[in-house]
Amino acid sequence: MEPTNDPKSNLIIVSNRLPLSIKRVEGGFESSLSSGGLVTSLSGLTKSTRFQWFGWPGIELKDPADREEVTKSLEEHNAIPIFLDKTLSQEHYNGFSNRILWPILHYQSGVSFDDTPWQAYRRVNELFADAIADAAKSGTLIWVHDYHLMLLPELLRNRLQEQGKSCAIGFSLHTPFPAGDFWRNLPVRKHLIEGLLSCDLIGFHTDEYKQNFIDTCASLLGARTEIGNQIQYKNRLVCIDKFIVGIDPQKFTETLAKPEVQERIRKLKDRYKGVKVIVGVDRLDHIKGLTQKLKGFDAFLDDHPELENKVILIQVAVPSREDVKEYQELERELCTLAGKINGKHATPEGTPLLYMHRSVPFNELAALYSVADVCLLTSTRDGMNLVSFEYVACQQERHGVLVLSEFAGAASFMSEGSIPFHPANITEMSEAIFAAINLSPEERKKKYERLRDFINTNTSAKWGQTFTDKLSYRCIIGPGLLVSSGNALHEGGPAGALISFSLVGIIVFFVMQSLGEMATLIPVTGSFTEYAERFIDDSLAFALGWAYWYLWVTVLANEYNAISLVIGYWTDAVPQWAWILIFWVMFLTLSNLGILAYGEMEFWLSLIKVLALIVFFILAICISTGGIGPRTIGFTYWHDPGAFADSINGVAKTFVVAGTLYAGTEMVGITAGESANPAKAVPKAIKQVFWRILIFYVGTIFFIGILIPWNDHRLLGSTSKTASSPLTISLQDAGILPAAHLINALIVISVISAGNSSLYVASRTLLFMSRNGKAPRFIGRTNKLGVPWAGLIFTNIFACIVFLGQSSSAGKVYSALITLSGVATFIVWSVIGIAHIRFRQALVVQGQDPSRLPYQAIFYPWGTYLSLAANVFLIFFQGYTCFLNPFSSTDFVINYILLPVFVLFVIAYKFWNKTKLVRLEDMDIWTGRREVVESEEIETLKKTKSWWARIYSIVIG
Ligand SMILES: O=P(O)(O)OC[C@H]1O[C@H](O[C@H]2O[C@H](CO)[C@@H](O)[C@H](O)[C@H]2O)[C@H](O)[C@@H](O)[C@@H]1O
Ligand SMILES: O=c1ccn([C@@H]2O[C@H](COP(=O)(O)OP(=O)(O)O)[C@@H](O)[C@H]2O)c(=O)[nH]1
Repeated sequence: MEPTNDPKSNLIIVSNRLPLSIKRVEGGFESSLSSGGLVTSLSGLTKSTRFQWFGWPGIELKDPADREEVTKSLEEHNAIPIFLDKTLSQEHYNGFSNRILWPILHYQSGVSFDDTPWQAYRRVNELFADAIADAAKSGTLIWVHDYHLMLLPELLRNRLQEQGKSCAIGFSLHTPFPAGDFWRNLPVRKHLIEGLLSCDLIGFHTDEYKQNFIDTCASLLGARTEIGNQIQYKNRLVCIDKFIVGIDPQKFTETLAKPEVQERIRKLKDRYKGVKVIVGVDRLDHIKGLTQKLKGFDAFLDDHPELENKVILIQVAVPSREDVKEYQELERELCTLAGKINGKHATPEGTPLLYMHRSVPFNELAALYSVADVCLLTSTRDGMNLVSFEYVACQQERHGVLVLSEFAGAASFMSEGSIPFHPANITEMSEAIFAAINLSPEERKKKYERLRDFINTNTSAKWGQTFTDKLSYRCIIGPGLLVSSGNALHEGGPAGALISFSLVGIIVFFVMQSLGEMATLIPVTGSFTEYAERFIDDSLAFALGWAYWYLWVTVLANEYNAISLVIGYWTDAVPQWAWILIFWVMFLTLSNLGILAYGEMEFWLSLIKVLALIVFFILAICISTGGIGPRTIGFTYWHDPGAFADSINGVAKTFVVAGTLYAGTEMVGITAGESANPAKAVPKAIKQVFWRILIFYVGTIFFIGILIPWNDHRLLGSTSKTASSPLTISLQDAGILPAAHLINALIVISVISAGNSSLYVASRTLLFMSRNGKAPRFIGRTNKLGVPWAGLIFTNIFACIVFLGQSSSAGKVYSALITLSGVATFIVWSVIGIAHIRFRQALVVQGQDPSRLPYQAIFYPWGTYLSLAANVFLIFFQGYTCFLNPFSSTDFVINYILLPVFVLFVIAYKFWNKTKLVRLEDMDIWTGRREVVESEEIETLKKTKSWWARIYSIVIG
């Protein structure tokens, strides 16, 4: 399959068994659908996603001609067979996977380990790795399924690295993952876990399994697990999450509507008139608790003789793993038990138990689900159990009751809509069956509706989409341009990212023009919220100030998080939380030293950053022209894989990344306004910002777009932040070996600088607010040097939300708190535009001549109107991904909540303080105007500067 513009069309699914099992028949081969939940869940995915499916065809074929024939017939289904010889596949599938690993994953004791099957397991994983590494291309997403292939991610990663390919590897476990103590029973436990930790993303069915796995990694390997949903092991950062697997409910609705199925339903209804039908559908497996089910049903019949001939249990036991001794024994046991129950409870009218040891066709299964009043599932352990979903999908009319063991993974989500019970407690099971049969129609409807909503929301398509989305975009908390630019390149492609960074650069440029014009005439010390107060409405200034402060608190928290991760690249001797604490104290101390220390530090940090980027640009030119590295690259990647990653959509997505990265640029206008001669300093600062945007932001995007193809998976965080920085990737590809260390150092410097600035800006915003009665007075306290120490402490305390991210349970709250601020930048920029427009209108109304302003915004009014419109658009657009199919209400709230909160702040303040929109004729455009310093002074200053100071001032400001 050729890579297309959709990165996910480059998806490979790997499972031990293919969806079609092949059998030899006279004159050729016959294929039949494999049974089990894994096939069901992945088949549901075929509707929404295109992929290639690699797996074992279930048959030994030695003759190349046979292999070719089978390969061809599977090709139509996008399935690619991996042929294994019989002994090897038996030892792998039955010997290790099903006799040793499966029981341990399901808390079954008495497992005896044997080295021969283990070696076969390793060998099969190696053969899979060989085949898939050969088939994969750089940028392919590889999604591995289930316990048969736990070593595959590591083996695959090694092979891919040797072949110079970079792919994202994800893994989904379909079984439970047991508590650490149980997992210890397996002598090769460490190998299997290490095998998985080469993944980028690992998915589990429930939070319990996920947490068990995380705990095991910590206790068994000493992996770092302090960050919510992430495991750091040997310089790899692996995402761990819960993904609810589901079914395709529509398939059942459509099947039930078929005339032949309706006819079958009618017949079954007739046959069981006046009889309550209980259905059970399970693979014949110990974990399904079939022995317990039959015993429980027996007890129920004993307990309720009045229900004689009025209840029937139809149990489908689908043959499974029939070559395994334990499964054969179970089959015999169940047969005997079924015979005994019927022997005991049968009457001349019939038998209460219908035990079918075979699989049933899909239409028959749907009809059976549909006529059943109760579905009884008794798993002693079960990864999820999709039969419970399927039963609900067929109960639109009857509102039948689900009696579900509390040990099925599905019970974590369905217990309220079902009747839960403990499968080992026969009395409890009997009571649960009785309760289900006697449930009132209202109760049945209520429970059914709950379950129906759940299965319709959590479909197999959604499961697949969520997993592959996350695998594509995994774990980005960008320390600014150095890492997030990679995300932009991946989303938009080199031309797409360049377009959006240039356009947002233009927006920022006009925002700066607006601020610059106002700041030159009326410089404000502290915060531009003063313009909102004087030119628009006091209440808007109040809301704006707090939104702006919150934006910087989240930036600061993110910097703490980033720095602790980036430093962890060199050493893991210190836990992540301790690094956060160290930098927390360091930032607070430094910021309390005052503006001079802040300025001095920023000077050096910025200088290093700038020099490093300039060196990068020079290296990029050398690499691209073939002077350094293996070959001449030129604009190859603009042609293959292409200039755009996802046409206009990709470009649109990168606007948000660009907006977030440019946030804070507006502060330059303010600082320039504070200078001795704003009339000179502001225009100069604006010019510098223009160059800075062009050189650093647009330049970086341009060069990384030349050096790395947009579909290079490493851009999405393959091992660590440092490894996923486009700078690291391009330098490493060129053979510059210490690149990762250099870039790591650069990221550390950038993060320190960004954290330092966030604290500075947030505390100054608070100072202004407190002096204007918009924040409590104590927050505005300053020391002798004028340092707003109270605001600094207050801000830094709020930045402690970063510690939430250290716990897996609070990790979601942390990322939500951070995402909330995404909209703040665009709100702030919009308000600056409105203030500017009103300021100009007031000048005219009050008889002032705008042409006599000390600095006039270029292209006014069009530039300001354009940037205002763009910012308003971005306010609504920044969270648009939550509307993509399927709609995510949580993401919607997180992305947009700040908007109503902002409006609420405005309304509340307005109501409380009875503020009014400032009338143009009353607008205060006079207070605080500053006299212009004679220009010779500046000229003299310029002349005395050294050459490097001049370059520095041009580039950095
Ligand atoms: O392939 P088999 O050996 O015949 O076994 C069939 C499948 O059984 C297991 O299914 C699990 O996956 C389901 C979907 O996620 C889940 O609902 C169920 O609880 C699990 O038992 C096994 O994990 C699959 O690999 C097998 O294909
Ligand atoms: O004769 C049958 C009866 C059922 N199933 C399907 O097998 C799956 C069982 O999945 P579940 O998650 O309940 O358990 P698993 O067998 O995977 O452990 C369901 O989708 C059933 O529709 C099947 O393939 N053949």
